[in-house]
Order: sequence, then C-alpha cells, then structure tokens
Amino acid sequence: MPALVRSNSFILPDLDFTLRRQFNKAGFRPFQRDIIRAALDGNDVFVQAATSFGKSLCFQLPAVVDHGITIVVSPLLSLMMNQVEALRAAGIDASSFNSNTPIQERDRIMNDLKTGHPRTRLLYVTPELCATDRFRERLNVVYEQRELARIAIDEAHCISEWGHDFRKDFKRLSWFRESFPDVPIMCLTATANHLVRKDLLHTLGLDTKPDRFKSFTMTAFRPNLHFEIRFTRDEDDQRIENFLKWIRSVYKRRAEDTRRSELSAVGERPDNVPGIIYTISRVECESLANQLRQEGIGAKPFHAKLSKETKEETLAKWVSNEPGYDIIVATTAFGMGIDKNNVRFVVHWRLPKSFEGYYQEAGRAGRDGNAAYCFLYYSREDRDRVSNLIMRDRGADKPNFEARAKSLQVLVEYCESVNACRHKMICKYFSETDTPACDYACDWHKDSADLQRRFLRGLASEEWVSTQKEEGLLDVHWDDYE
Ligand SMILES: Nc1ncnc2c1ncn2[C@@H]1O[C@H](COP(=O)(O)OP(=O)(O)OP(=O)(O)O)[C@@H](O)[C@H]1O
Repeated sequence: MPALVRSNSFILPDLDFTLRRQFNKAGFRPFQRDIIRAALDGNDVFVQAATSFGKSLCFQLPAVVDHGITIVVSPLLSLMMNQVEALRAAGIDASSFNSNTPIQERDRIMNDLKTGHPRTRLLYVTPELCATDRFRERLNVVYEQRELARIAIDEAHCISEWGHDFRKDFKRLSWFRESFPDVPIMCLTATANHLVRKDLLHTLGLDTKPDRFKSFTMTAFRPNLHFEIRFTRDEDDQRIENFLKWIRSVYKRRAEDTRRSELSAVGERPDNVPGIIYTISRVECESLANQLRQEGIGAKPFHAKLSKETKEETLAKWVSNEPGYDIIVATTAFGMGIDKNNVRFVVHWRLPKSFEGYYQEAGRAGRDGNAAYCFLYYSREDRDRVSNLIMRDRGADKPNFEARAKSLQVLVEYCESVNACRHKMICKYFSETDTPACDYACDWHKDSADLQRRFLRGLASEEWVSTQKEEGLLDVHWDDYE
C-alpha cells in the first residue's frame, strides 16, 4: 500500500500568505484556519456550517498548499462551474468533469490523471463519474504515485437516506475509503441533523477516532436573516397584492431624498433590491414573473426548461444588478451554489418540500452579513398539496420517504407556530441546544400578538381544507416543478 500522502505540515505553509496571494482575501473567517489546519494535518474532517460561511475555502486552500490532487465531489453543475472559473481566474489549476464537459477537455483531464502526477490541483467531479471504471482506474494510478491528496465531498448530506436530498450515487462514494484507506476525506454540508450526520460518517467509513478525525459543527444561526411567515388561503389569495405592497414600500423608502442620494453615490437604483422568489411549478414561475413585470417590477423567470443561454444571461444580469433583472422568480432548479452577496430578500411563494430545502434557499439571502428578509407564504391548502406530492413521489426507499415526510411535517409545525422564535426552531432542527440571540429578527420576536392575529385570520380552517381534500380539489397539478 502506498504510504500516506498526508500533509506537508512539517513545513508549516504560510496560510495567511496563500489566502492573500491566491484567494485575494484579507483574513480568515472564524474557524476556517482551524479547519484548514486539521485537514493539512491529515485528518478526516467533517464541516457543518451555515450557508455563506465560506466552506469551499476549507478544501480549496489545502489543495493549493498541499502536495497532490484534491478530488471534489459535488452534485451541482452550476456550483462546480462557478468555483472552477473563480479558481482559474486566481491562477489555480482547477477543472471539472461532468455531463457538460466537452470531449477534448475530458480527454485532457483523463490523460492528466493517467500520468500519475497530475498538474491539476482541484478536480471537481460528479458522484456518477466516481462510479465509472475508467475514472477509478485513473485515480488508482494517481494513488499509487502517492499523489491523491484528499477527497472533499460537498453537500455531503446527499449521502444519507435520512436527508432531504438523498442521491443514490452519493452512497457509492464509500468506494473512496475502501480503495484508498489512508487518503483523508473532508465532508461539508450546511444542513444535516444528528441522524444525517451519523449516517453519512458511517456510510463513508470515516474513522471517528479523535487522533484521525476532526468535526466542526457550527451554528446554523444567521442573525442577519429576518424570518417571517405570511398566512394565506386559496379563497382569499392576496399573495401578489401583499408582495407588491411590501416591495413598493421598500422602493419608496429608498427613493426618499437622502437615501436616494446615498444610493446614487454608490451607483444603486432605488429599485435595485435583488431578491429571489421561489415557486414550485414552472408554469407559476413564468406567470408570476410576467405579472410582476406588468406591474413595473424587474422580474425574470428561471427554471430547468429554459435554454442554457437564457439561464446564463438571466443569472449574469441579475448578478451584475442590471435594470430589469432585480428579482429572479425561480423553481428549486435555482439555488445551491448561487453566490451573490447582496440578495436582500428570499420569498417562498409556496411551501417548500422540506425544512432543509427551505433553510438552504432562504440562506441565499444576506451573504454580505447585512439585514435581509425571508418570508414564506403559508397556506394549509399548499401543505396538503405538497404532502400529496411527496406521497406521489415516494419510491421504494422507505427511510428516505420517512425522512422527507418528517422534514415536511417539521416545516409545517414551524409555519404554524406562533409562540417561539423562528431562529430557535431552526437551530433546534439542526440539533443545536444553545438558544440563538435573535435580535428582533423574526416575526415572533418582533410582535407576537400580531403574529397570533395574522395566524387566526389568515388561514383556512382545517374543516374547510379537509372538505376540499376529500373532493380532490387539492390534488397536485405541479407536474412541472424544477
Ligand atoms: N475568509 C474569507 N474572507 C472573505 N470572504 C470569504 C472568506 N471565505 C469565504 N469567503 C467568501 O464567502 C462567500 C461564501 O463562500 P462559500 O461559497 O464557500 O460558502 P458556503 O459556506 O459554501 O455556503 P453555501 O452552503 O451557501 O454554498 C464566497 O463569496 C467566498 O469567496
């Protein structure tokens, strides 16, 4: 068996210098240095940190200072592409291999691996690729040459059948530890409860002995996000009016004299309030974006069935704050991996399918640390529709169905709760025991009496909803989600 690649840690690379020179960042965020050090010391590392924490740097920087190649497994093509682009722009030899990779580029990567001494420092791959014989053979050659530095598994919750986003191909990643027992593995996720954590460590065969394993579980608390539930019902659906009233009040405040001049000094328009509205179906995504545009709001749809060019154009213009591209109305096809730092609001037009999905999507907001709003329109009719959807899509995989059903149930309880802090409920879901210091950043803390009133007034009664259900009126027509 080849000797451990482990680290060059006896040389103690200057992490601060690399951070500044290669990543153009002034300093580490809390815990990043400890995580990087633990990785460079050759440990298996588990990182759970809130959205926007800066997890990617935790495997990118070791890949730059360490000897050998780092394989990054990611389920998200858009995320891979963004990261590879940014790394290349910083002069780092990074590549990705996925279904979009042109044939010449695939050959180049495979040939690079075949040498056993690849020039590539970071190779982003899909879990599907990791299951192919050709890729495995090539990695074996690299391993034999002691050049396989580390395996990083991003969005690691996808490994667990107890997770909301379970992908079968992730389970097969157990192959890494079986084949390369001494190559360190780093797993990263923003959303895993204790069951998911336990399951993924077990599946990957991570050695959790303290001398070989370091776990960093940070709080899910994002104090700058303001959480609110807005109650609604089919019979008096005021979502659009309610949203327009809110966004126009934001524009109005920004258009007031002093604010307007402040904004124009930094090149911002009053209506440049970047946001995302998540819908569930493609049809609703298109029609809502249309409706908003008719009202003079710069909204664009984004879903899986749009052409690649349209999606790229929409994303690029939204990211660069162009007029007419202030709000993205999206299905869940848009989300993880979007790294725009000034998203000021995320609205869930419908109830998402899982608690984790909700939190991950809401987490796109406020990545610059400034205040951002996350509100969700909740109706009991939608609750039953989404639950029908989950029932309909239940596969043969019982634990995963149970996990999905449970996650939705907790999300419904969260929406219907009128007597607790939303941040506290979120942290509790992710198995945290400390109470987060919410500074009026949720509807309950802001005005619990108003929350109660809105709850009592806003929702349809359970009796009414169950009659609708019996008559088949809540059967799902959202065949076009994503
Ligand atoms: N030390 C740092 N100083 C300044 N910016 C940083 C630092 N570390 C990371 N960032 C930036 O923070 C942003 C978020 O980082 P990253 O995309 O890695 O987050 P993440 O933890 O993976 O979040 P998510 O789970 O939401 O994708 C990026 O723009 C990244 O460049």
